Amino acid sequence: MDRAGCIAEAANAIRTTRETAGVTPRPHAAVTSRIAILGAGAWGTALAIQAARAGRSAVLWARDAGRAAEIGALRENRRYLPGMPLPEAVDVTADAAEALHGAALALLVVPAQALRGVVASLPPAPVPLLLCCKGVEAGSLALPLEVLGAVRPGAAAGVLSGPNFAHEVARGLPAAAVVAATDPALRDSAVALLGSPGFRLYGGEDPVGAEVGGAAKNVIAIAAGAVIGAGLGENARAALVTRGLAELSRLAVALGGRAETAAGLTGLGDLMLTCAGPGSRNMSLGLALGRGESLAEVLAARTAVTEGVTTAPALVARAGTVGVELPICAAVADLVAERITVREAMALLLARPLRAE
Ligand SMILES: NC(=O)c1ccc[n+]([C@@H]2O[C@H](COP(=O)([O-])OP(=O)(O)OC[C@H]3O[C@@H](n4cnc5c(N)ncnc54)[C@H](O)[C@@H]3O)[C@@H](O)[C@H]2O)c1
Ligand SMILES: O=P(O)(O)OC[C@H](O)CO
Repeated sequence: MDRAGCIAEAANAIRTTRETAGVTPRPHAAVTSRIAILGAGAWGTALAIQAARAGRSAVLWARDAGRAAEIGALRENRRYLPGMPLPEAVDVTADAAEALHGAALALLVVPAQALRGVVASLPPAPVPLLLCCKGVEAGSLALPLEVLGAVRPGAAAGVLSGPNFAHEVARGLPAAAVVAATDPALRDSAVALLGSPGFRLYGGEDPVGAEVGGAAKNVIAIAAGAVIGAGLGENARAALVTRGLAELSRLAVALGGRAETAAGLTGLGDLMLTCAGPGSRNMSLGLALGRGESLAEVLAARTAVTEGVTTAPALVARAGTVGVELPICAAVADLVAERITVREAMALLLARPLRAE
């Protein structure tokens, strides 16, 4: 079946279920379609659990056969998401072709810097893709959908983004996110396949705005953590987060996105979550840098990805290509490159010329 056929099949299955049940169409009707989740870190594992909760079967792909076997045998991903049992409806494999076979939807849930390699290694399969990473690729300065477009031109794809800590979604705590795609059929089928009452998915028409929000909030969270870690106060954090929101909004618009997306779940919503406290890996890295720890020390002590570190310089460089200045993100890029201290960064930001908000 081709890509359009896959999307149509998912949409038909949903419609048929609703019609036979004699109910008004609802977004969370039961369909036993399969979802492939490519990437077995914290977020991939949480999304596999969510897929099962939404009534789907799920296949979680890990690149390492030993790791896949361990997760499958323990029914738990102890390395990335400990304490969260995998439901029966979740299978685990190290074979991407097996994961994609017959899937109605595939979620790509690897770090932004690994996306290109993973996409290139996938067998051709007519399965719509949702990109779930939040970052900008170093070197190419590409956003995730641009990376996909370069490797698999014409692939049907959208973005899943929003304020979502993996462990909370895995526990079934209430959360909301956005499926942003230009193709309404893909958007609607992805929302229906993955959403549930506790994981409320909104359809979005601005994938660029969603991608910029997801990437930039990781960088701004490092700044927020750094000012708190350095003892510069809550006022400074609020100012940075708000001005950071202005930065991401400007960049989204310059790249073809919409300003209003910045005020939604993928912008302001994710900033509120990620800049709030040490539950965020990016914020906690900022806290440590603010307290005077070195980047190498902090990164050596964690296995999980901290996207803002690689994304900060790439985001600033990408903004430069469209003539947009991102002073806070640039300060973070200098901070993670250890060219500047937190106090020096703050002094530079405060010394910028005053202008209208
Ligand atoms: N953890 C969250 O709460 C959360 C929520 C929303 C979005 N995200 C985003 O999702 C993406 C993944 O985050 P995560 O939390 O799952 O990260 P993680 O560090 O928990 O796991 C990363 C996973 O990617 C795998 N991986 C790394 N390089 C790979 C490669 N070259 N090929 C194949 N697999 C590779 C790792 O083995 C691991 O399984 C990030 O962009 C992150 O910003 C995370
Ligand atoms: O822990 P962080 O900073 O990578 O953030 C995780 C999610 O992106 C929050 O939405």
